Amino acid sequence: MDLESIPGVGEKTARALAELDDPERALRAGDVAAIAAAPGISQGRAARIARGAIRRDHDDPGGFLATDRAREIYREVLALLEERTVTDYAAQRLETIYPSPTRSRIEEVRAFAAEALEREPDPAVLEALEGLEPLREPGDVRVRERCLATTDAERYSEAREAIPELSVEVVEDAQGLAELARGYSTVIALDESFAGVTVEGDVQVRPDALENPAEVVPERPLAFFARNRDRLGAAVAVHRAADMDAACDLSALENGLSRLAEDGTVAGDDELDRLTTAVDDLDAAASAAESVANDRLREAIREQDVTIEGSDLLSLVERGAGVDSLLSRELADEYAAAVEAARDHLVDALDLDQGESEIARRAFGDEPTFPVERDEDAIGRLREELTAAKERRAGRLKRELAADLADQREGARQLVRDALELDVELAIARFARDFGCTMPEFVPAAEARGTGFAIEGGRSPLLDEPLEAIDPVDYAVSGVALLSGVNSGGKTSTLDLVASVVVLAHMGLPVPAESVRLRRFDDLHYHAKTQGTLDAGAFEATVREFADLAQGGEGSLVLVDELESITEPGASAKIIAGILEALSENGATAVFVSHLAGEIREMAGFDVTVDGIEAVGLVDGELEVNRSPVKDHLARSTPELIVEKLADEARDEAVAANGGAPNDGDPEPVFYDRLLEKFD
Ligand SMILES: Nc1ncnc2c1ncn2[C@@H]1O[C@H](COP(=O)(O)OP(=O)(O)OP(=O)(O)O)[C@@H](O)[C@H]1O
Repeated sequence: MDLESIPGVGEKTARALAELDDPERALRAGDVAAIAAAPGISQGRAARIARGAIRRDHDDPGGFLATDRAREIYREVLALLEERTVTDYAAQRLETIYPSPTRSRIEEVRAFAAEALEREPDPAVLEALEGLEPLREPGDVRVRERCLATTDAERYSEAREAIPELSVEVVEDAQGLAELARGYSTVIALDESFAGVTVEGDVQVRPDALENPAEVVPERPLAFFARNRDRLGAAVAVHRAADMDAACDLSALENGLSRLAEDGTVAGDDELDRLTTAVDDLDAAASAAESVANDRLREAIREQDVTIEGSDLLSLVERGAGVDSLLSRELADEYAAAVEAARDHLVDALDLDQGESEIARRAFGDEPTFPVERDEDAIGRLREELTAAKERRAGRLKRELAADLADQREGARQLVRDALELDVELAIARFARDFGCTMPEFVPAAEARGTGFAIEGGRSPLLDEPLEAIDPVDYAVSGVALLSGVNSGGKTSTLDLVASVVVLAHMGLPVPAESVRLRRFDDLHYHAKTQGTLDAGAFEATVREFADLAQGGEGSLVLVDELESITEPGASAKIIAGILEALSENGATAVFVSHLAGEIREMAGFDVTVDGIEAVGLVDGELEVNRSPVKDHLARSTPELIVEKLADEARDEAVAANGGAPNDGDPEPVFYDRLLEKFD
């Protein structure tokens, strides 16, 4: 794959990406975490690179979000989706889903989203996801008790390259091997020529060692599982909780992991534990055994009346004999019993097997001495024997476990990926539930011209209200429309709703409405309300911007909120009318929210649709609003409604004052009626 062909990826970034294990997979899967593992690539940049790769694969020209407000809407709906993820991975992965004008890309995400909507966001699954994280690569492994040996300089370099976990030593001959065997628990000779040589210690001749590194250093495959033990365990838990099809045998993986300690050693083997404890406790047990013998002997001596004939005493003294001889002569049985107790103690305390016991027993000789002392040579031999047995067993167990787990490695990787991906799917499922979403329907390309959007029962996800408090909105526009309406009637919220629906639909995701039908747009231009009148410079820049926009093509959706505030009302109406004419001629879809809809309609050189968000009345001084814009209807303004209300009230009062008869001459209702006429 030519990494530099990804938009935004230059030579340096391509080089960094090439260092990844499988850059193509990471890019294809939008695996932001894996991409960010490349040197010097931040999470944000990784998401941009992933989006670039997707754009390249789909021939997507990009630029769907054409204005700041459009980009803001995207970030806001994306944040709502990200809030619903459990893992950081899923949040980053969602960043690769962006609104695209390209059919194949939209279809791709729609297929994924359709599956996501089938998911059940079970609290047990969400809890299991808490412990999940992407896998880590194991750090460097060093094994100190094993080494490789060769006589050949070339093999030496090969070995260092192939098995960096072990030291590689150059030897001259079998003598050299023997020396190495004294320093290492195991020596692996790489040369065929050593076959058949016998040297003391664990020396194995394995000319094929470099081809089977996992057998020589089972620590290597085990390090992957040990480093990721908890993460793999979490992925297993997620699969179980969600009852998902698993990429590997969950019980076998769990079993393997349960035999592995976090430091890569084998756990849960009684014999290995016995040997490890025996090596660790050897010195302490030998001292305790000495004490056992000496205590017994001291006791025996204390209780013994030693009778010795004078001639014997004389001969003992003349021979310079010490108390040892006396012991052997007078307390032979007691001495033997004390030594036997010491030996038994050593064997029992260390839980030694028969062969080991034989060596251990030699630690206390038959020759009487007082105090009784261990024979350091025998203890040394016992230590060597136990250590070698321990290493042999640990090595064998590691090899067995590595062999058991080796086949699980790819499956285990997939297991974690699938579990992480589930989090992405669940976030989409939860978003869809929380905002009452459905999948939108795109009209076929042949029908796109002349079609805009039609939303039924839409609820803007950007409103700061609980779903139940939001009135569903129906709104459909094809071509160009002005949207009028009472203050605070929900005009801006309607534009936000349209923008959110269109952005989510082009992301390939479900939209917050009962049903939505729309065409595929090339870009979205959303201009938020300008705060206050612009000065001459800013006004000029804005008009320039709209000159560009007026060139906007047939596939554009243009949403503009109260553009009139940029300058004085009369001029605004003229400018807006001009923009609308151009957009209409180009075949764009547009909604312009304006309080000057009537004036603009009069200025426009075509019959522009004016829709209206109507107040149905005033209830306790509050406007009651029908949030769904009424098609082809210029909404009455709030002042008009208020004057109407005052007129009604004044008329009622005048009638009451006239004893219930109409009073057409009362000046107050007459004034209000005059005002009302002006609004017509
Ligand atoms: N569909 C809806 N359901 C419930 N409340 C809504 C809805 N739409 C808008 N509102 C409420 O009305 C308030 C005003 O809405 P919005 O700002 O969209 O009105 P507007 O017509 O653009 O106002 P203005 O004329 O002042 O620009 C919102 O903050 C929200 O609380």
